[in-house]
Amino acid sequence: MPTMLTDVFRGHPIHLPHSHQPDFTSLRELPDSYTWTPKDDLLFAAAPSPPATGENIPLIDLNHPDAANQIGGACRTWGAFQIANHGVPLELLQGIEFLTGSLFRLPVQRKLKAARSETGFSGYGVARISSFFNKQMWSEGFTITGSPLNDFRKLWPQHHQNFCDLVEEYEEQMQKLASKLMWLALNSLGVSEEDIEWASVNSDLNWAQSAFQLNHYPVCPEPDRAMGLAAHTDSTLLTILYQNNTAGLQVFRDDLGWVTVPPVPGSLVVNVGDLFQILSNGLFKSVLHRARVNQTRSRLSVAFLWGPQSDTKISPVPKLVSPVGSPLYRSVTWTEYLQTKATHFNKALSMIKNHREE
Ligand SMILES: O=C(O)CCC(=O)C(=O)O
Ligand SMILES: [Fe+2]
Repeated sequence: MPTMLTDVFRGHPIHLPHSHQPDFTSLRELPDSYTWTPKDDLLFAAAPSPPATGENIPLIDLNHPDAANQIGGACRTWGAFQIANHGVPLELLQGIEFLTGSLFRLPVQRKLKAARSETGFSGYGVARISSFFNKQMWSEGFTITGSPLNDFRKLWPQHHQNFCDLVEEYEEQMQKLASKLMWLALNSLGVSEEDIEWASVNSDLNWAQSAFQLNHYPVCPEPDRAMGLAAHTDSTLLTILYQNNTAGLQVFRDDLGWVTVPPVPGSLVVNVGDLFQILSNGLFKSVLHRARVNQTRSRLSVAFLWGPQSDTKISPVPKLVSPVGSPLYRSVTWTEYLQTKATHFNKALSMIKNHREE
């Protein structure tokens, strides 16, 4: 039995008592513990992209004949893109948004019945990355791995079955879509199935595993001084994000600063994760991103976190390593990488970099 994602976090507990989770609706002022300054996050004050540049992550129509190249280009330059015509029914996206809204609207005491334990992975709580920062984030989250039945039963003792079915259906759709996107991006680099034996298109996807992270960013009295979710990269191969119609997600580019990703109804945001950067030998960039908050509208997002089985060795595809060079990264399993990330956070990728001999 391979190690599951859930096992990794037993060794890396989050020591944040749930009493830290405030009832956001009752706060009229930003408490000190939620007030961010540049010294709390070096990138907090990094310049926002000047609106005049108009540059943003591309919106790619998956039915377009050139979609693979467009995706490949976006993975190289941005590490992120939006997709339209992705085949996931609009009613399913609306259903997931309704579920997420219903969950976070529950009274705090009810949500805490499904609180994530200190060493756990699933359930209600603060952002997992909170332990790397001195300040609290203006958000609440709920993580789902495997069946949500046990947790959903605690939240909705009577009516949880429809929501469980919805999660199952969404997961199925997301898994198919994630695999399709990965192969489109890899095909654009001339990489095909024969080049990666563990990830066959025709398999029933049992080489992959996933989790959902539901996020809620409540209305905030002082959004400019608060942080919804601090800058991070995802430890996945790919993340597919659904956001409601309130802006807040920002991606970072060295040459542009923070760029806000506008919500496009019915579309999905795709992030390149750290493992895809490794697999592509650094050609694709795992995108640094964060979520800001808002004074008038709350925001919801649902991140589908997707990667390989925990014990699969991920290493740069040999075809993408120059004949005279060595791979940019050494090989790691998802479990090993998550352990590195849990200790070194945003420096994890550089920890597994091969140092080239000059
Ligand atoms: O809420 C968002 O837009 C970003 C969420 C995110 O980055 C995450 O859950 O990893
Ligand atoms: Fe993320």
